Amino acid sequence: MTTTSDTQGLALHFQVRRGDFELAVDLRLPGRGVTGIVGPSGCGKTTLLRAVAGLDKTPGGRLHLGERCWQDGAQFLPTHRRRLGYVFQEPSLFEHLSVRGNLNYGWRRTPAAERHLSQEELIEWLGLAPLIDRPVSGLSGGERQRVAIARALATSPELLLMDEPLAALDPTSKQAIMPYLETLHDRLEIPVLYVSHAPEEVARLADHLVLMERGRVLAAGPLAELMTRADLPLARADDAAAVLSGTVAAHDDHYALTRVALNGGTLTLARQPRLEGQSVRLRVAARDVSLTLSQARDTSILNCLPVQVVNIEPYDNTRVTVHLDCSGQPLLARITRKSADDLALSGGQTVYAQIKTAALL
Ligand SMILES: Nc1ncnc2c1ncn2[C@@H]1O[C@H](COP(=O)(O)OP(=O)(O)OP(=O)(O)O)[C@@H](O)[C@H]1O
Repeated sequence: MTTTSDTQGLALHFQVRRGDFELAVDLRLPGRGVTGIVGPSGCGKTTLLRAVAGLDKTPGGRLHLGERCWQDGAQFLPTHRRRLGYVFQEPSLFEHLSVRGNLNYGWRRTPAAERHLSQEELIEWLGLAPLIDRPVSGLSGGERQRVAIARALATSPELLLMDEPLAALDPTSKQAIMPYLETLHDRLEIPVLYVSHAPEEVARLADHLVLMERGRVLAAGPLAELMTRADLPLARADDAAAVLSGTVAAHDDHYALTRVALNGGTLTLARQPRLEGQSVRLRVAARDVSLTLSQARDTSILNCLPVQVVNIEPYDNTRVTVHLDCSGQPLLARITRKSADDLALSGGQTVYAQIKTAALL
């Protein structure tokens, strides 16, 4: 995650009542990178985004973006004066205009001195060149959403809000749009608040997480930490996973493999279309990690890393989740309670994590 000083970040404080529901949040978020906002349906994610956008009045709320104050006491900047882009689940486009017409709309509304994103950049990042003169009414769902994102960015916002932008897309379109979102993640220098239900989507895109439950913030912090914290629901879920950061070390064209260097060793994956030296993130599901006391040599599993046991948490009657430290990065292993007893696992012990598969994010 990009570190930022407090003066560059987003500071928000809202206490909002909607019928029986109350949202009460007090957060400081990074001034760059993607913050995933996750939590069960009805926990207040959209209410939070709408409060940030100023779409709903939230008396007593406070919102500062870097040095700028959007809301504090009597001061309340209306939505149209907040430099923000908002992308919804269903793209709202000007149906009678072409893709370029939609982009021009945001572009023309922005004074030249405030434009920090060029139209050419947006067209390139979102792959819009082949569509640029087409009317948006004829585009597919994924294409329309790419246009909606580009249009939201065409005003050169200082904050981008995305509320389940992929939820209305079919699985194939979701996969197809992901690389564009990753490009934005790498290029954008503004904070992005990204609401999603899908843990895998968030693991791919977010640097930072806010976990919400019943209108409250359960925890906020770096993604890798929150995904694996024993006291939070993500590490207790059936699909619990860790996110490891590494660098592409080398490709082995003979065996069609790519080696990724981590602090504590190397992971080998199927050949990946990434450049050597490139920073990458890997998602390692807890159920794909097994543990051994010594470094097995007679195994078909390529990936075996020395790790330290941090603690062991019950998962169900049969299994436990072992929290591990992989040279400074958290990793999870879901193994049977019997195996944990047979190996006499205990905190502080050094063991080897055999990783069946790791997915490049
Ligand atoms: N205007 C309103 N009046 C009464 N209740 C409201 C109003 N707006 C939102 N709520 C309630 O506030 C709660 C939070 O809604 P919100 O849409 O923010 O949740 P969410 O986490 O975004 O949910 P989902 O993931 O299903 O989109 C819900 O229980 C909702 O019914």
